[in-house]
Amino acid sequence: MSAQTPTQTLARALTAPGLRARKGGEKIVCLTAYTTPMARMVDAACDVVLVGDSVGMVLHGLDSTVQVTMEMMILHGRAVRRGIRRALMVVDMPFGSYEASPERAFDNAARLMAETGCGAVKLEGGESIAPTIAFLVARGIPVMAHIGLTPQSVHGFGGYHVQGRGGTRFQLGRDAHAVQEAGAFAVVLEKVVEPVARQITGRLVIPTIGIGASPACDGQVLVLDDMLGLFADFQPKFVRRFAELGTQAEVAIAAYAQAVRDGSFPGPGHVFADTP
Ligand SMILES: Nc1nc(=O)c2c([nH]1)NC[C@@H]1CN(c3ccc(C(=O)N[C@@H](CCC(=O)O)C(=O)O)cc3)CN21
Ligand SMILES: CC(C)C(=O)C(=O)O
Ligand SMILES: [Mg+2]
Repeated sequence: MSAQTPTQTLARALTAPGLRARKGGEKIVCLTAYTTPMARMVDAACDVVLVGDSVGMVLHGLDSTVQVTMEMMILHGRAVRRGIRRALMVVDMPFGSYEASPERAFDNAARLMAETGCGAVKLEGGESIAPTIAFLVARGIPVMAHIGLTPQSVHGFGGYHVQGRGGTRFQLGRDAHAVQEAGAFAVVLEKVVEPVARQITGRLVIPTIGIGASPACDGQVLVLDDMLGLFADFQPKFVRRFAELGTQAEVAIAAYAQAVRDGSFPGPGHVFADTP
């Protein structure tokens, strides 16, 4: 890998205002990444790299995102930053880091931006968190909103259920408009029924980024490990596996174990003689 000059490192082709301007145009493509090598691969093909708090479930074995900490987001954020040249990097604010007050939210969002070098933060919630979004935006922090199924509220929801059925569609509409009015540059719609996702996308002036929210959205996001077939604990219905890397890894690991046990690895080509 060639060293990057400081200027190249700072140059960011994609910005929050730039993505906002894509409303209704070219699809916004987003995937998560938690490490430098994964970030490099996502950066090469996508517009947005999301350091999702899903990292807690995918890489750390936690059973929800509720236990994810600022320290985890910063550590993974710093790793991801080193792999990005062009994409917009967005870091999830973890549960407990932004709900208590706009001031607390600002301190933590500023810390995420300063310590990871991300270009925006994402936080979960609609109408109720909109004043906090406005507080951050007014102070120079681009915010991606996230409504519908908000996994940090899994204990309040009682599960990862589909959102927007029946009368709840009206609250979802209010949430969408509230985060837009608060100044969010885009909004993630998670596991929202198709007609509601379509209607919200049609009414908002900011892009919607769907995950389980139909192709009507202005963009799409998935957890990278899900679409690569690397995450096996559960699979939401909205995931398409574009590869089966987990199966390939299992096969490779079993082959390695067998080769070590039967003496065929290391072979002649992996051995060092005492003279060069
Ligand atoms: N690997 C991974 N992928 C994700 O999309 C993801 C995470 N982790 N962690 C954080 C949240 C949690 N999310 C989830 C988690 C579970 C379901 C899920 O199991 N859905 C089931 C039905 C569950 C129910 O109705 O109670 C489904 O079939 O879609 C969906 C989204 C999305 N996020
Ligand atoms: C699934 C996306 C939207 C997310 O919030 C995450 O990865 O944490
Ligand atoms: Mg998240």
